Amino acid sequence: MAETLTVFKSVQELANSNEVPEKYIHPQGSINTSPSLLDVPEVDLSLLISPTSPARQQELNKLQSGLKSCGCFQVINHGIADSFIDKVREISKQFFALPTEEKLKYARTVDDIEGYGNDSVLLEKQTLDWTDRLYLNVFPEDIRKLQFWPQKPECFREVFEEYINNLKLLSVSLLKAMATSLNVDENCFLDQCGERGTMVARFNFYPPCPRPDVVLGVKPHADGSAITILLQDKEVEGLQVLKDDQWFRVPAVPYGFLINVGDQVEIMSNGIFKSPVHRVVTNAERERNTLAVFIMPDTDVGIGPVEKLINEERPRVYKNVKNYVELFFQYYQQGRRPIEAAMI
Ligand SMILES: O=C(O)CCC(=O)C(=O)O
Ligand SMILES: [Fe+2]
Repeated sequence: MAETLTVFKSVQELANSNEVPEKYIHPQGSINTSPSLLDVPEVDLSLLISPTSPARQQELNKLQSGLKSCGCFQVINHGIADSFIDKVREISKQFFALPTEEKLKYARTVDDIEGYGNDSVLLEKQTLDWTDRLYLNVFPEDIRKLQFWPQKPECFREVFEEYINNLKLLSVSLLKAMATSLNVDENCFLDQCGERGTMVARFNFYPPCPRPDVVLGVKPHADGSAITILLQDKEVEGLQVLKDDQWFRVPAVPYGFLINVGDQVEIMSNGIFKSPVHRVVTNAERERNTLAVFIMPDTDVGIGPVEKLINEERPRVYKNVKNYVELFFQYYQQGRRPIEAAMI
């Protein structure tokens, strides 16, 4: 049997004992936890997917301008009921509130990311993120490892399954709308994800942290996905996006989803859409719960810029790449931006 995390101490346990080990402290320090608010457009999905709505073009424009300027937008009126979203938040909170020994039944192994755990220590000098996570592969169904799917709270699997089915449909609508907003075939991003495109979910739990000035919930990164669908905490902010070399706070829209471009859609769009660098700050008083769902192209199918988005004015910026995820991890561990590896 694979070795599980034996000397595991969750961030939650550190928080309970008011401990901040050295390896969580960013040497450059002084993190601004409250910069200006980012102006993130709110896009109404019901208008976006209605071909006859006269307001559709306006929503497409908002989506496009969000993805060009800051790499994200909030989607509202998505058809997923508020009461159901509350249930999803509840199963996440209830899971992380279980005793450690119960959560450890779902512990990831040392050499894998799937399951419950915190940052893998890959490099000696690595600064760790102040977060505990539950990482689950969800689509295609045959990649699920049900041994990591919590059985407590009892409704976990049922609620989660309904959620991911909804998000799968949402991801199709979003990828189509994103292509449409650029006047290219609506399937051109979707097709590049392939029939066996994957969907991966990460429940993030950020316990209160005594040192928000020097500790990050998640260090700066851009996502390696095609797109990411983030359900933020209903009340507690924490996500920040880098724009024009400055950090901005992302507002929490209680029942909206934050959609951000990942590196792979930046590549497919030939750099028109931006995969934003983002980070998560910590909070001294309040815990924060989020659920990130990553939509990933099939690693066996290559991706590349859509032909129609390459022209004289906008020459090809990225190469065609295969298995971007592998490349992503190699670069990420060296502290470099993985997307640079795909540049011409
Ligand atoms: O928790 C958040 O607000 C963002 C998390 C994130 O960036 C990620 O999981 O990639
Ligand atoms: Fe992220």
